[in-house]
Amino acid sequence: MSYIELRNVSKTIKKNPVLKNVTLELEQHKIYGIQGVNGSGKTMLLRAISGLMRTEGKIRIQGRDPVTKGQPLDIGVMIELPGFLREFTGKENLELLALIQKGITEQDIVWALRSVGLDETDNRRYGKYSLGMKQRLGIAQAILGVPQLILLDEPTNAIDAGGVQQIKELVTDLKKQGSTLILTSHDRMFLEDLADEVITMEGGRVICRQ
Ligand SMILES: Nc1ncnc2c1ncn2[C@@H]1O[C@H](COP(=O)(O)OP(=O)(O)OP(=O)(O)O)[C@@H](O)[C@H]1O
Repeated sequence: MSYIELRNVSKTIKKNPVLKNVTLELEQHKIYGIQGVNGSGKTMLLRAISGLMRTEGKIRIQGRDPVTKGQPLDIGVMIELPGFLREFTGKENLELLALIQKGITEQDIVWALRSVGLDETDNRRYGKYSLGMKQRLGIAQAILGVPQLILLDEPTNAIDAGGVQQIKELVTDLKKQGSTLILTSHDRMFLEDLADEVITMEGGRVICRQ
């Protein structure tokens, strides 16, 4: 059994087919990159895998449907910027999330912040963060507690070159720690450097894996 299995997954939003018969099998402990032009369906694919969106067809993660209730799957997700509280610091925002996520320690929070290049002693409120800092905090919440599966939509589009290098090292480290990662990006070089496999999407379909 594959770690992640999609069979004929399709989704139509307002008469617009955004995923068309996607069939994919993905293995555990790998880094997958998803590339494609604007509107090709990369974000929709991540939404489908995360269980945030219902689809036609079948999706299984370790044999389980990500949408059905029951024991939650251990997934960290950053799709667009999460709704952090503007009046809280980055660390306070993560502490708030830790209240609803089992087993997250202070040490986990500090590790996640430092891993994305944020300083846990920085007293600035989230509302004052630059776009790049917001994106870094978005990644920090997705990697909190090192989930088994981590889905990152365009994790580096607002991050400077030094930050991109840091995110590459982080992603490699997360794989070493046992996570499976699926990342989307417009930056083909970024994905080719990092991913075990690059999946190309076009018009809601997977057209190439290499
Ligand atoms: N809320 C929505 N309602 C209707 N259609 C949508 C919605 N969000 C996205 N779409 C459509 O779904 C299709 C796939 O969009 P998706 O965001 O997955 O593309 P993408 O490959 O991630 O693009 P980008 O590179 O711009 O992020 C597009 O045709 C888009 O117009």
